[in-house]
Amino acid sequence: MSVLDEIIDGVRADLAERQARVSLDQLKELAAKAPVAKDGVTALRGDGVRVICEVKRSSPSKGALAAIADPAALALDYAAGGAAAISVLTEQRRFGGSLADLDSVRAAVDTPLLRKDFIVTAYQLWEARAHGADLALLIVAALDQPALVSLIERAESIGLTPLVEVHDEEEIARAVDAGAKIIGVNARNLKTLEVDRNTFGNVVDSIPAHIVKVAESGVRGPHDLIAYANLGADAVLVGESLVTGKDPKAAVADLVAAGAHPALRNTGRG
Ligand SMILES: O=P(O)(O)OC[C@@H](O)[C@@H](O)c1c[nH]c2ccccc12
Repeated sequence: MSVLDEIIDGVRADLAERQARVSLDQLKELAAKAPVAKDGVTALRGDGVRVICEVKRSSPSKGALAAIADPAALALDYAAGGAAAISVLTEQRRFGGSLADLDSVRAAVDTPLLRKDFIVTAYQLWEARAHGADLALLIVAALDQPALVSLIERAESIGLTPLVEVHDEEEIARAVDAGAKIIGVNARNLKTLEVDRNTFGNVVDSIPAHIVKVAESGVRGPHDLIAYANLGADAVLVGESLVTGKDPKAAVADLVAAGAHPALRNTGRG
């Protein structure tokens, strides 16, 4: 069984508990009261490279990364540094996140929010919207094609922008067929947890020009962002280097400044 399969087993068990406590109708009522969702494509595509900053306590590969006693304070630093969006990990067992983190961050900032989890049912999309998310991650490797297609449609129908995560060209083809408008290429293989920073460059040419391209994982600083920018990334998704650094606000500002540099190849095409 791969790490991804193990994570999803845990996610399904936790999901069953929440479903027993909170009905879909209750979620729909909460979603109706949530702030109107912001469009994820607009947030992530523009001049230069946008920076998505992640609230991440732990990871299956590294274990505990940062305590993050106050996710709202971290999110305020991210926003002040110029984050285009904030990713909040809500998976509990391996990443130490929760929907309560999403609530805290939503209450603190107006920045577009991504619910980062292992989404396998529409119930989780309603949760995302009920807790104020604007975007939701859908991982191609975790879903069969009919499920991917229906979750993309459902996300959009309730106002969420799906960020569709891939790791190779076959998954890109599935994401494109399913109608993804934003594709995230994860440098980390979720089945082995290995990071290969060449992944984005190896596969980016098979992503059609009209699709927003996000380079995910392993960004250590401006140098990595510039490399991804020159390969055509519209945005980067950064977690570990921000939560383990001393000054997240300054680190985000440095990334944002590097992403805004006019010499970059990506000048907001498409
Ligand atoms: O901490 P990093 O290497 O900067 O990576 C952030 C983000 O890309 C990573 O957390 C991630 C990408 N895709 C995921 C899917 C599930 C959980 C986590 C992730």
